[in-house]
Amino acid sequence: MSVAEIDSLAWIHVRDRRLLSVRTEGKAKFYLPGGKREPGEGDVAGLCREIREELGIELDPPSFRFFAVLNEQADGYADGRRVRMTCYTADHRGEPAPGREIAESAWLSSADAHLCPPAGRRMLGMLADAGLVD
Ligand SMILES: Nc1nc2c([nH]c(=O)n2[C@H]2C[C@H](O)[C@@H](COP(=O)(O)OP(=O)(O)OP(=O)(O)O)O2)c(=O)[nH]1
Repeated sequence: MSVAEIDSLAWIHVRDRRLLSVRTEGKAKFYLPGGKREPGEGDVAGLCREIREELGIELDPPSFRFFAVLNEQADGYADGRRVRMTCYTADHRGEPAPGREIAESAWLSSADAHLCPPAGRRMLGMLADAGLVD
């Protein structure tokens, strides 16, 4: 029996050739910042909300640019569920700082791929292939 795919959004933000990632309280792995949209929420509103909650910063809606769609095995599910993650770049206002449910943020290079579930590993590989992260 197949289970529903998780529909998720991610903000791809590279600085100094490293990718911003977050680790939620109680979780072991580093995630791309973002998460599931709420019912009826569009990509821009959903990702702005998630990034405000996770990193305390405002994304700039007009600057949103589609980057990629990932489809990978989701972290933390024993049923083989997959996550479909629509990824955007966007300008931001403010300095990213871990929000209430975030234990830490980190700037990852491709050498840190083992710290991420498959979607993050895939993204680090894509960015490294494009010459954007170390
Ligand atoms: N945000 C994010 N989620 C990821 C990544 N890799 C991955 O497998 N996932 C999965 C795990 C989460 O179940 C889901 C995203 O949901 P979410 O970030 O809104 O998290 P949530 O707190 O609602 O998750 P959950 O407790 O319901 O599992 O996608 C990633 O890099 N970033």
